[in-house]
Amino acid sequence: MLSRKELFKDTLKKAAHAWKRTVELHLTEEEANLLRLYIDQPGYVDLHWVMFVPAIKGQGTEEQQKKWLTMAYKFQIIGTYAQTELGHGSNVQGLETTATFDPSTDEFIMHSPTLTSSKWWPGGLGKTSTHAVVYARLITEGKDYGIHGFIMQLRSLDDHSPLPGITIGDIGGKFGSGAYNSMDNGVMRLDHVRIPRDQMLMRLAQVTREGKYVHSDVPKQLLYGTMVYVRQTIVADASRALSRAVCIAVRYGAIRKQFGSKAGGPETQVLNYKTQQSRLFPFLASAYAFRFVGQWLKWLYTDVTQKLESKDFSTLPEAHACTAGLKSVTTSATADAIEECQKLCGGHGYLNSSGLPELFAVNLPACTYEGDNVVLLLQVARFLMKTVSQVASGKQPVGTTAYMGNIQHLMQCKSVVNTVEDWLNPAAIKEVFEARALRMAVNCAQNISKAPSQEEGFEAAVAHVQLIIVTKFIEKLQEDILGHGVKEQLQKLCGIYALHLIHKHLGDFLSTGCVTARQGSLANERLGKLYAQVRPNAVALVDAFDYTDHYLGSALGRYDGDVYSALYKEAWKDPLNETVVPDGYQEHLRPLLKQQLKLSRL
Ligand SMILES: CCCCCCC/C=C/C(=O)SCCNC(=O)CCNC(=O)[C@H](O)C(C)(C)COP(=O)(O)OP(=O)(O)OC[C@H]1O[C@@H](n2cnc3c(N)ncnc32)[C@H](O)[C@@H]1OP(=O)(O)O
Ligand SMILES: Cc1cc2nc3c(=O)[nH]c(=O)nc-3n(C[C@H](O)[C@H](O)[C@H](O)COP(=O)(O)OP(=O)(O)OC[C@H]3O[C@@H](n4cnc5c(N)ncnc54)[C@H](O)[C@@H]3O)c2cc1C
Repeated sequence: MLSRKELFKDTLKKAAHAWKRTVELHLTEEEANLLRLYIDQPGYVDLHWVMFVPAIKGQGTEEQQKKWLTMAYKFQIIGTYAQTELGHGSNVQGLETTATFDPSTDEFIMHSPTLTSSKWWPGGLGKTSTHAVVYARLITEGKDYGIHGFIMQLRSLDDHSPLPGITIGDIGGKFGSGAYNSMDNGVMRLDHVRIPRDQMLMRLAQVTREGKYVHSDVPKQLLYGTMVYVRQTIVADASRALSRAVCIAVRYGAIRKQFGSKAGGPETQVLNYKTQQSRLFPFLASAYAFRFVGQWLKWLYTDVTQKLESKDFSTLPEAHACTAGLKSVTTSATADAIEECQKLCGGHGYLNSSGLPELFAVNLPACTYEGDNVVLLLQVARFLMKTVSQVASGKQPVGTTAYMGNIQHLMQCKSVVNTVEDWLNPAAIKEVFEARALRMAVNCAQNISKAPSQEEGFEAAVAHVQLIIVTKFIEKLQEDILGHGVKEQLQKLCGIYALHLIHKHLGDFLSTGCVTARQGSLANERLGKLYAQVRPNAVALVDAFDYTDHYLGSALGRYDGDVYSALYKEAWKDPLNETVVPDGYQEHLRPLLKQQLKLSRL
């Protein structure tokens, strides 16, 4: 119910309190970073910890890190990540802001040459950040060396006013009433703003005092390293958001009753309807699947980072493909699922008090930020095409593409599934997912060689990413899992996750010859049985997420199930209910009613 200004101020207050607690409790950087999950409201702190600090860590020299991170860690400065412009977001190489080196003063001149070069979107830029890592085209000795990162001070540390030559503001209201409106996404224009040479982030490339451009012997893609880091964290965020929506819809489905026995007996819990289960339980399974794949991705990222530190860059392309692909598939599925959860809760799901509209509005932009999902899947396709061509020339693929090495078998195998029970076998499931992914990638590579088109590989990329998620779920089940019966429940969810994908993408599985129509219908039959088996434990499976009522913020998802009194209470909190007779009655309603009454008496 807060206005934009109040909401923004409320976020500032929460962030300041979180920082106070960080200091009092001596939290580590990782713990301080995690506080954003408890604030649970987009704000400048997200950009500071998740992008500004990692950008300096990844692209700054040791000296630069020492100087800037020391201040950033103490919040003496607040930073953001200013990459996107009004005219270009996806195409980073198309950015227009310039950083021209002036050897006479040993400075860079930062400039926005056109309207479309205005920085546009960076979180916290609008009203909060004092500093930013700004991405701009580096020009020295008359030559354009492409995009590089620069640290810029934007606002005075005394009175917060923008520094000379910098025009800065908020880009305006966003989707939904609350949601991302707590964040001051900003616009910024630079008019020949001078910064010292040592504010260019110089780990990947340097400009000497004389203006010579020198590139370090590291891959230039490390410039994109911050995005790889954030994409990895977004997968965990997606799993969290999805599990919140599913928790609300499952708990409410157990409380809500519609229609009953003909004899006037008790009505049926809507969660018992098969149609409800077939719409909802795949989301429950996906919430678990995304959590496990998110944990694995975090491990992969840590592993790649350690390798990079010892100058081993071999796993960088895979890290890029995995983070880009998983970010895309999980955020798209999550946004779609939250929207569907609203429908699964019927009319009440449309109320703000259900918590679902806010959850949807906050998570929807994850499909766009940190790389538009389609653009990122095309990057995965590019990686797959390269791998297919390497396999064709005899190179053994590794990591998540290792399955492609089994090309002889996977290109011609037929699924062994013959009964409904055969779909319980993880090996049988994995084989059809591998065969589908490989055949789609190979078909795509063949089509591209006939008529090159970047966009061909989109579906192949989705198939590959879904294979990763299914595989990581299966691998999780091979670990020791504590708790009586927990493993069995997870096995059912894993089956649901994989089989619902077969159901949804049956066209792919049939057209690539991985499964027959009969095997497809056996998979559906198995799926129906799994839904029935999961039903008795569905509420326990969402309780296991361990969300407090406060965190869920939903009248429908309450732990105690007292939904109707909560909805009733929430309704009375609406400002419209502050007065019995509404504002505007005297001006607009009364005259109208009176006039119509008069007319009717004539
Ligand atoms: C967590 C909660 C808080 C969230 C807050 C969220 C706030 C939001 C912040 C933002 O949105 S910041 C802005 C994010 N912007 C983007 O994500 C832009 C997306 N675009 C790109 O990343 C790139 O432009 C592109 C699409 C990858 C294309 O890059 P380029 O123009 O250089 O072309 P290519 O020829 O396709 O690539 C060249 C080469 O580089 C490899 N590569 C690309 N990206 C990476 C990477 N990140 N890491 C490693 N390698 C990368 C690519 O595969 C090519 O390799 P080769 O095939 O040539 O070997
Ligand atoms: C809430 C939010 C917060 C953000 N925070 C930041 C931030 O802090 N810092 C920052 O720098 N940026 C930020 N951004 C910007 C964000 O990174 C970009 O919006 C994003 O990268 C997408 O770029 P775009 O807007 O240019 O989309 P576009 O690329 O213009 O996309 C438009 C459409 O074109 C399609 N398309 C584009 N290229 C291709 C292609 N090659 N093939 C096929 N289809 C294509 C896309 O799929 C999409 O459907 C934020 C954005 C949002 C929404």
